[in-house]
Amino acid sequence: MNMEDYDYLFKIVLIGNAGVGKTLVRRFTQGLFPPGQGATIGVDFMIKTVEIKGEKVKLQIWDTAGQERFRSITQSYYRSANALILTYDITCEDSFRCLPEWLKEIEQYANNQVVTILVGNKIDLAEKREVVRQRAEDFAQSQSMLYLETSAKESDNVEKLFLDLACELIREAKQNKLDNNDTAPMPGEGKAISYLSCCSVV
Ligand SMILES: Nc1nc2c(ncn2[C@@H]2O[C@H](COP(=O)(O)OP(=O)(O)OP(=O)(O)O)[C@@H](O)[C@H]2O)c(=O)[nH]1
Repeated sequence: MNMEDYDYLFKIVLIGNAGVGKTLVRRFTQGLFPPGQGATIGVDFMIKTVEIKGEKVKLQIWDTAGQERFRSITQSYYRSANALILTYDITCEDSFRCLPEWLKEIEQYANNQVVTILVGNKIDLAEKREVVRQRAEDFAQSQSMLYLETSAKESDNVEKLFLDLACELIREAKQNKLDNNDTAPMPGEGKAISYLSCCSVV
Protein backbone atom coordinates (compact mmCIF):
# COMPACT_ATOMS: atom_id res chain seq x y z
CA MET A 1 0.00 0.00 0.00
CA ASN A 2 1.39 3.42 -0.92
CA MET A 3 1.90 5.44 2.27
CA GLU A 4 0.36 8.60 0.85
CA ASP A 5 -2.51 6.79 -0.80
CA TYR A 6 -5.43 6.89 1.63
CA ASP A 7 -9.09 7.85 1.71
CA TYR A 8 -9.18 9.05 5.31
CA LEU A 9 -6.66 10.37 7.81
CA PHE A 10 -7.61 10.27 11.48
CA LYS A 11 -5.74 11.44 14.54
CA ILE A 12 -6.15 9.32 17.64
CA VAL A 13 -4.78 10.14 21.10
CA LEU A 14 -4.50 7.66 23.98
CA ILE A 15 -4.96 9.10 27.45
CA GLY A 16 -5.40 7.72 30.98
CA ASN A 17 -3.49 7.15 34.20
CA ALA A 18 0.11 5.99 34.19
CA GLY A 19 0.49 2.22 34.06
CA VAL A 20 -2.98 1.34 32.71
CA GLY A 21 -1.48 -0.03 29.50
CA LYS A 22 -1.85 2.74 26.92
CA THR A 23 1.15 1.30 25.21
CA LEU A 24 -1.35 -1.33 23.99
CA VAL A 25 -1.11 0.67 20.80
CA ARG A 26 2.23 -1.06 20.15
CA ARG A 27 0.36 -4.35 20.16
CA PHE A 28 -1.70 -2.95 17.31
CA THR A 29 1.02 -1.23 15.32
CA GLN A 30 3.88 -3.65 15.91
CA GLY A 31 2.43 -6.77 17.50
CA LEU A 32 4.69 -6.19 20.51
CA PHE A 33 4.08 -7.12 24.16
CA PRO A 34 5.65 -6.22 26.48
CA PRO A 35 6.56 -3.10 24.56
CA GLY A 36 10.10 -3.27 25.94
CA GLN A 37 10.13 0.24 27.29
CA GLY A 38 9.23 1.94 30.54
CA ALA A 39 6.75 4.72 31.18
CA THR A 40 6.05 6.95 28.20
CA ILE A 41 8.05 10.17 28.30
CA GLY A 42 5.91 12.99 26.92
CA VAL A 43 4.32 11.60 23.78
CA ASP A 44 5.02 8.69 21.46
CA PHE A 45 3.84 8.65 17.85
CA MET A 46 2.84 5.81 15.55
CA ILE A 47 1.17 5.40 12.18
CA LYS A 48 -0.81 2.49 10.84
CA THR A 49 -2.85 2.27 7.68
CA VAL A 50 -5.79 -0.13 7.61
CA GLU A 51 -8.33 -1.03 4.96
CA ILE A 52 -12.01 -0.93 5.86
CA LYS A 53 -14.62 -1.98 3.32
CA GLY A 54 -12.20 -1.12 0.51
CA GLU A 55 -11.29 2.27 1.92
CA LYS A 56 -7.77 3.05 3.08
CA VAL A 57 -7.63 4.67 6.47
CA LYS A 58 -4.44 6.17 7.81
CA LEU A 59 -4.37 6.32 11.60
CA GLN A 60 -1.95 8.69 13.28
CA ILE A 61 -1.78 7.59 16.89
CA TRP A 62 -0.33 9.50 19.83
CA ASP A 63 0.38 7.55 23.01
CA THR A 64 0.63 10.11 25.81
CA ALA A 65 2.36 9.80 29.17
CA GLY A 66 -0.08 9.31 32.06
CA GLN A 67 2.18 10.87 34.64
CA GLU A 68 0.94 14.19 35.99
CA ARG A 69 4.26 15.95 35.29
CA PHE A 70 3.73 15.55 31.52
CA ARG A 71 0.14 16.83 31.57
CA SER A 72 0.90 20.24 30.04
CA ILE A 73 2.62 18.57 27.08
CA THR A 74 -0.05 15.96 26.53
CA GLN A 75 -2.98 18.41 26.82
CA SER A 76 -1.76 20.21 23.72
CA TYR A 77 -2.43 17.05 21.68
CA TYR A 78 -6.15 16.90 22.45
CA ARG A 79 -7.30 19.77 20.26
CA SER A 80 -6.75 18.27 16.84
CA ALA A 81 -7.60 14.69 17.84
CA ASN A 82 -10.49 13.09 15.95
CA ALA A 83 -10.71 10.37 18.58
CA LEU A 84 -9.56 9.84 22.15
CA ILE A 85 -8.97 6.43 23.69
CA LEU A 86 -9.49 6.93 27.42
CA THR A 87 -7.93 3.92 29.10
CA TYR A 88 -8.18 2.56 32.64
CA ASP A 89 -7.00 -0.68 34.22
CA ILE A 90 -9.82 -3.06 35.22
CA THR A 91 -7.62 -4.31 38.10
CA CYS A 92 -7.13 -0.80 39.49
CA GLU A 93 -10.13 0.96 41.02
CA ASP A 94 -8.10 4.16 41.31
CA SER A 95 -7.60 4.34 37.56
CA PHE A 96 -11.41 4.10 37.15
CA ARG A 97 -12.06 6.72 39.84
CA CYS A 98 -9.82 9.16 37.99
CA LEU A 99 -11.98 9.02 34.85
CA PRO A 100 -14.09 12.10 35.74
CA GLU A 101 -10.85 14.10 35.96
CA TRP A 102 -9.87 12.89 32.50
CA LEU A 103 -13.31 13.84 31.20
CA LYS A 104 -12.79 17.35 32.53
CA GLU A 105 -9.51 17.53 30.59
CA ILE A 106 -11.32 16.36 27.46
CA GLU A 107 -14.03 18.97 27.91
CA GLN A 108 -11.42 21.66 28.41
CA TYR A 109 -8.91 20.78 25.69
CA ALA A 110 -10.53 18.59 23.00
CA ASN A 111 -12.77 19.72 20.16
CA ASN A 112 -16.53 19.24 20.50
CA GLN A 113 -16.79 16.59 17.81
CA VAL A 114 -14.15 14.28 19.26
CA VAL A 115 -15.17 10.60 19.42
CA THR A 116 -14.23 9.13 22.79
CA ILE A 117 -13.97 5.44 23.59
CA LEU A 118 -13.48 4.15 27.12
CA VAL A 119 -11.20 1.13 27.29
CA GLY A 120 -10.85 -1.21 30.27
CA ASN A 121 -7.47 -2.90 29.78
CA LYS A 122 -5.78 -5.97 31.36
CA ILE A 123 -8.76 -8.36 31.11
CA ASP A 124 -6.26 -11.25 31.15
CA LEU A 125 -5.98 -10.50 34.91
CA ALA A 126 -9.63 -11.45 35.47
CA GLU A 127 -9.00 -12.76 39.01
CA LYS A 128 -7.71 -9.32 40.02
CA ARG A 129 -10.61 -7.37 38.52
CA GLU A 130 -11.72 -4.45 40.71
CA VAL A 131 -14.13 -2.74 38.30
CA VAL A 132 -17.08 -4.84 37.15
CA ARG A 133 -17.90 -4.54 33.48
CA GLN A 134 -21.49 -3.35 33.98
CA ARG A 135 -20.35 -0.42 36.11
CA ALA A 136 -17.88 0.68 33.43
CA GLU A 137 -20.45 0.20 30.66
CA ASP A 138 -23.01 2.28 32.58
CA PHE A 139 -20.44 5.01 33.16
CA ALA A 140 -19.43 5.05 29.49
CA GLN A 141 -23.05 5.23 28.40
CA SER A 142 -23.79 8.07 30.83
CA GLN A 143 -20.94 10.03 29.25
CA SER A 144 -21.83 9.13 25.62
CA MET A 145 -18.67 7.10 25.19
CA LEU A 146 -18.20 3.80 23.41
CA TYR A 147 -16.84 1.02 25.65
CA LEU A 148 -14.51 -1.91 25.08
CA GLU A 149 -12.40 -4.20 27.26
CA THR A 150 -8.96 -5.28 26.06
CA SER A 151 -5.84 -7.17 26.93
CA ALA A 152 -2.67 -5.78 25.42
CA LYS A 153 -0.92 -8.85 26.78
CA GLU A 154 -3.18 -11.42 25.11
CA SER A 155 -4.00 -9.15 22.20
CA ASP A 156 -7.73 -9.43 23.03
CA ASN A 157 -9.84 -6.79 21.29
CA VAL A 158 -6.84 -4.58 20.52
CA GLU A 159 -7.28 -4.76 16.76
CA LYS A 160 -11.05 -4.50 17.21
CA LEU A 161 -10.56 -1.31 19.24
CA PHE A 162 -8.78 0.50 16.42
CA LEU A 163 -10.93 -0.95 13.65
CA ASP A 164 -14.18 -0.10 15.48
CA LEU A 165 -12.87 3.38 16.07
CA ALA A 166 -11.88 3.78 12.42
CA CYS A 167 -15.38 2.60 11.36
CA GLU A 168 -17.00 5.09 13.73
CA LEU A 169 -14.77 7.90 12.45
CA ILE A 170 -15.62 7.06 8.84
CA ARG A 171 -19.31 7.03 9.74
CA GLU A 172 -19.01 10.45 11.41
CA ALA A 173 -16.90 11.81 8.54
CA LYS A 174 -19.54 10.69 6.05
CA GLN A 175 -22.12 12.60 8.05
CA ASN A 176 -19.72 15.56 8.06
CA LYS A 177 -19.82 15.55 11.81
CA LEU A 178 -16.08 15.49 12.34
CA ASP A 179 -14.18 18.66 12.93
CA ASN A 180 -12.12 18.55 9.76
CA ASN A 181 -9.04 19.79 11.41
CA ASP A 182 -6.42 18.89 8.85
CA THR A 183 -5.17 22.44 9.01
CA ALA A 184 -4.63 22.25 12.76
CA PRO A 185 -1.49 20.18 13.16
CA MET A 186 -0.49 18.37 16.29
CA PRO A 187 2.30 20.07 18.22
CA GLY A 188 5.55 19.36 16.42
CA GLU A 189 3.86 17.92 13.34
CA GLY A 190 6.03 18.47 10.30
CA LYS A 191 9.08 19.12 12.46
CA ALA A 192 11.75 16.70 13.55
CA ILE A 193 11.16 16.16 17.24
CA SER A 194 13.55 13.88 19.03
CA TYR A 195 11.10 12.47 21.56
CA LEU A 196 8.71 11.25 18.88
CA SER A 197 9.50 7.84 17.44
CA CYS A 198 7.82 6.94 14.18
CA CYS A 199 7.04 3.30 13.89
CA SER A 200 5.30 0.82 11.68
CA VAL A 201 3.25 1.43 8.59
CA VAL A 202 1.37 -1.46 7.07
N1 LIG B 1 -1.30 -8.37 32.48
C1 LIG B 1 -1.30 -7.29 31.69
N2 LIG B 1 -0.36 -6.33 31.87
C2 LIG B 1 -0.40 -5.26 31.04
C3 LIG B 1 -1.36 -5.10 30.02
N3 LIG B 1 -1.14 -3.92 29.38
C4 LIG B 1 -0.06 -3.37 29.97
N4 LIG B 1 0.39 -4.18 30.96
C5 LIG B 1 1.54 -3.92 31.84
O1 LIG B 1 1.24 -2.79 32.63
C6 LIG B 1 2.41 -1.98 32.80
C7 LIG B 1 2.17 -0.56 32.31
O2 LIG B 1 1.89 -0.61 30.91
P1 LIG B 1 2.15 0.65 29.98
O3 LIG B 1 1.60 0.30 28.65
O4 LIG B 1 3.58 1.09 30.06
O5 LIG B 1 1.25 1.73 30.69
P2 LIG B 1 0.97 3.22 30.20
O6 LIG B 1 -0.47 3.48 30.42
O7 LIG B 1 1.49 3.42 28.82
O8 LIG B 1 1.85 4.05 31.24
P3 LIG B 1 2.52 5.51 31.02
O9 LIG B 1 3.34 5.43 29.80
O10 LIG B 1 3.34 5.76 32.26
O11 LIG B 1 1.39 6.50 30.93
C8 LIG B 1 3.55 -2.70 32.05
O12 LIG B 1 4.27 -3.50 32.97
C9 LIG B 1 2.82 -3.57 31.05
O13 LIG B 1 3.55 -4.73 30.72
C10 LIG B 1 -2.34 -6.14 29.85
O14 LIG B 1 -3.22 -6.11 29.00
N5 LIG B 1 -2.26 -7.20 30.73
